[in-house]
Amino acid sequence: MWAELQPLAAPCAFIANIRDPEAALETGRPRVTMSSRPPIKYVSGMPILGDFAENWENVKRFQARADDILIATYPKSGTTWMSEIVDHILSEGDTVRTKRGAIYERVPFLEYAVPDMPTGTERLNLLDCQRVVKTHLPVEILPKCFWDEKCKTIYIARNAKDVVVSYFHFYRMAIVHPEPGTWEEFLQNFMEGKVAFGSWFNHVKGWWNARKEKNILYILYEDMLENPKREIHKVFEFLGKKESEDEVEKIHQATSFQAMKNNPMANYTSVPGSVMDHSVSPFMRKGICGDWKNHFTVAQNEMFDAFYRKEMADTDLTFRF
Ligand SMILES: Nc1ncnc2c1ncn2[C@@H]1O[C@H](COP(=O)(O)OS(=O)(=O)O)[C@@H](OP(=O)(O)O)[C@H]1O
Repeated sequence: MWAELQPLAAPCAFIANIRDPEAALETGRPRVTMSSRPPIKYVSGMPILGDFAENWENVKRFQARADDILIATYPKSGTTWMSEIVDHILSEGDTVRTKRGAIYERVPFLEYAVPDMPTGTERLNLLDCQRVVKTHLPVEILPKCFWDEKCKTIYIARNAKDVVVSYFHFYRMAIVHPEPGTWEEFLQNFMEGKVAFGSWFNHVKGWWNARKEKNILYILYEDMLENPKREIHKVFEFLGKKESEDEVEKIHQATSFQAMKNNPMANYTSVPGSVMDHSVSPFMRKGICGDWKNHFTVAQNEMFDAFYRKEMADTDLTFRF
C-alpha cells in the first residue's frame, strides 16, 4: 500500500529509505494489523489512539537532537500550516525541496503509528538532515529529551470551539479514530477530555505555562489568519534566520489555505484511503475562524461558555472566536 504512493523528487536521503517500510521497521515493535476504528487507550493518563498506544515504548525511547525543531499542538490547531511554513523557511526558497515529500514525511509525527505504515519514530530516526518534529502531546508527557537538548519549540493554539468542530469532522474522515458519535456526544467527550490527546484546556494552558521557562514560541491560529506575514516573520526570528520581504511573501503565498488545499504534498490526499477518507470530509476543510457558529446550538454554546469560563479561570491565556 505504501509503495503505491506517488513518486517523489527527493534531494534528501531519508525519502528513499522511507519508501521501503521493511527497511524502516524498528525491532521489537509488534506488527499490528489494520482494524478500522480501534478504541482509545490510555498512556500516562492521556487518551490516545489505540495503535499509537501500542507504539508508546518507541516514543519514550526516542532521542531528540539539539537542532530538532518541535511543532507542538492540540489536534486541529494549525499544525500542518506551521509545518509547511517551517519547512519553507528551512528550504530557503528551494521549491523542489519543499515538494520532496508529503508533509507527514517532511515533518514526521512523533507518536504516529498505524498498521502498514512507517511510524513517526521510524521516519524521524531515518532523517539525516535537520528534523522538524510534529507532536500533539501535552507538555507534561513530552519525552524529556526535547528539554534536555533544548530544542526550539513552536506551539500553535486555536480557539476551542473551532478546534472541536474541526476535530469532529477529522474523527469522521480519519478512521484510525473511534466513531465520533453524534455532534452532541462528541462535544461532550471533548469537554470531558475523553478524545484523543485529552483535554484541550489542560493542553493549551500547560504549554502556555511552560513557555515561561522553555524555549517556546507560542502562536495563535487566529493571529496567523489575521496577519500571516507578521506571524511568519516571528517564526523566522525565533529560528534565528534572516528573511527578506520577498521570501516572506513567497512563503505566505505557498502556505495560503488555497495553495495548501491544492498541493498534494500538503493536503494529506496521499495517505491511504484506509486511514483517511477525504470524501467524508477533506483534511483541508475550511481553514477559517468562526465555523463553530454553524455547528453549536444556542444551548450548546451557553453550556460550553459556562464550562469554558470555569476551566480557563486560572490563566491569562485568551482566544478570539
Ligand atoms: N494554510 C492554512 N490556512 C488556514 N487553515 C489551515 C491551513 N492549513 C490547514 N488549515 C486548517 O487547520 C486545520 C487542521 O489542523 P492541523 O493541521 O493541526 O490538523 S492535525 O491535528 O495535524 O490533523 C483544518 O481546519 P478546519 O478547516 O477548520 O477543519 C485545516 O483546514
